[in-house]
Amino acid sequence: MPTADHNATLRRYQALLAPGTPIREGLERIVHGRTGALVVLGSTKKVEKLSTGGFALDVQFTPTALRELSKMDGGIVLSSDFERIIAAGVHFVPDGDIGTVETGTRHRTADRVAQQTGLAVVTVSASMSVISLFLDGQRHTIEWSEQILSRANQALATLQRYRERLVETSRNLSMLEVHDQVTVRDVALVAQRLEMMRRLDIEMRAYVAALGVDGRLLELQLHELTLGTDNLTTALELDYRPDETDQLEFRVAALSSLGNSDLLDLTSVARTMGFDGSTHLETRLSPRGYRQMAQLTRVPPGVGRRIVEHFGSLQTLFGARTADLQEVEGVGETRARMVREGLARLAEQVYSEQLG
Ligand SMILES: Nc1ncnc2c1ncn2[C@@H]1O[C@H](COP(=O)(O)OP(=O)(O)OP(=O)(O)O)[C@@H](O)[C@H]1O
Repeated sequence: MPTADHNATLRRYQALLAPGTPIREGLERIVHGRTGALVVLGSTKKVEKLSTGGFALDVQFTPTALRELSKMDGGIVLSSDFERIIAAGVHFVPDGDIGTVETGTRHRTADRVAQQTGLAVVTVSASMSVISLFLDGQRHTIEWSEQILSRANQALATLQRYRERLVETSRNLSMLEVHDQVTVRDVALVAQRLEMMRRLDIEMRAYVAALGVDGRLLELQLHELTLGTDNLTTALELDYRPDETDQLEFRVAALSSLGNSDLLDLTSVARTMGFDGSTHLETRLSPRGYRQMAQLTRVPPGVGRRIVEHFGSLQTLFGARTADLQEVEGVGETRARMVREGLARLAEQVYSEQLG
């Protein structure tokens, strides 16, 4: 199974080979010219040791140069910053004992050179018109944008549904907060939805990286769909962190350690995010009011926090009179009235949505 390190390195190379980059442009020209290539991404002592013949060049990398030099028999070596072509027409002689499942000589060589040097090696197959990346004994096909986009669009549709569900659960939480009927289950449900979105967001970011210039629209859509989730996460943690728990011990981010099936189990979600073993899903909770206060966009965040800290709970805050609010530093008569009216509006909204 690929390690997290392998995945991170793979992402970096996918970005390097993404549409719009000079290397990708050169590789696409080779594909369209129906020739092949073997390109070692880096020039180290280990590469030198495996290299025989060919031409030492050390010239500026350009897509055209890559295309022209790949017409020669043998492989190409790029500098470690990928800015220069160090050699071309090189015949590589890697250790034949290194295992590989590849069949053709170009691809067997690429796999072995990658394993022996620890570098990435790219091939273009002349017979199959496929670009492959060899890394740590694994072969990854570099897909065309259309293929990636079709999967990315499916993931985007799922993310859209996740967002709708998150909005729904968060609205439901607001309604329960107004009625003072929140349970651990309701908070865990919002946290679960946030984590599901985060996981899909990571997958989508990999598509965006692999798509390069073709992924710009996707990136904008992704940004739009994940907007506000960080603030919601912070507010949820501030609102429901048990009094005796340290801030770092109550975190939605802790859910990243859960496997997919455990994430579907709300009891696991509640425990993992930091509710202690004695609470169960039906345990009643009272929010402090950070999330509701953050919805009053005209109240500066610092003042909002002070107000919430002063009253200690959303229910007390809902009951506060204008005069009570004015006891908080930074809250004059006008702002106090604004807060009261704002909170009343939020509560009314909940009631009208219930009817609707
Ligand atoms: N050891 C090597 N070092 C550098 N280049 C090599 C090496 N072995 C093969 N090649 C390159 O691969 C070409 C032949 O590839 P071959 O058809 O045998 O492999 P393949 O893996 O089936 O690739 P393709 O799918 O492109 O046909 C050679 O002409 C040469 O340019």
